[in-house]
Amino acid sequence: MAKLVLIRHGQSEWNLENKFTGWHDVNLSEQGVQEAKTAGKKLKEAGILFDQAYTSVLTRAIKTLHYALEEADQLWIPETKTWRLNERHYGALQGLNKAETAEKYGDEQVHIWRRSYDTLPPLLDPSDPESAAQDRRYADLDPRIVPGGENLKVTLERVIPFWEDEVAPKLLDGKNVIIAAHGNSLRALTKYIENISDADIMDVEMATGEPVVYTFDDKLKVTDKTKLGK
Ligand SMILES: O=C(O)[C@@H](CO)OP(=O)(O)O
Repeated sequence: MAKLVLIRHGQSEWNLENKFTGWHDVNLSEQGVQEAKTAGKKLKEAGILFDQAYTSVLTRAIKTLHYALEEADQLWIPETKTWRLNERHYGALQGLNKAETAEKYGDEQVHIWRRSYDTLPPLLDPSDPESAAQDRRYADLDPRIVPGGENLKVTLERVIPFWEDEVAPKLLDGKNVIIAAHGNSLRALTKYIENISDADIMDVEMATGEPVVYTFDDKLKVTDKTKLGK
């Protein structure tokens, strides 16, 4: 009976400032560091022993994983970083304040940009200094798949190959896995794992720093889902 823990990074500096973040690389806030450490204590109390960790290539998720694993006395476990777990790319919205954007474009438009399954945000041009095309960490990606902006559908499409190639084989082999990632990349994974409809996923939210523990049977069916609180 393998276990999978999903954990959204602790509060980031841009969560605190209420800015669209996406692939922009920001640090954890002080509160975010505490949330990550508390998550690690909860994992220790729950007695989950991990075989493999995965995270994105963004600082807030990597640091959350490390703070949590350190508190759980498991900082040594094998770890893989992949862009496929990055937050959904927020395109040209990245860096804008969410409340100011709602004042300018209306609450409804901002809600659609944030939570609709298949509406893309305004795209970022590859020549923009903020573009991932200008960032060394994505240099080995086919430029055709470096996004200028993503919706949840596109995010799910790039998360699934990672799930199929990496996570599912580990779980089928009875290994326990922890994934530290982001609100929307984890909403995409949650949609896939729990077979949530395109409409219902709009209402699913991930709390910062709260571990969500899934237990799977040997056919990869979910037999239990428990949130450990924050
Ligand atoms: O800004 C972002 O990248 C995400 C997560 O913080 O925001 P939202 O919840 O609006 O999708």
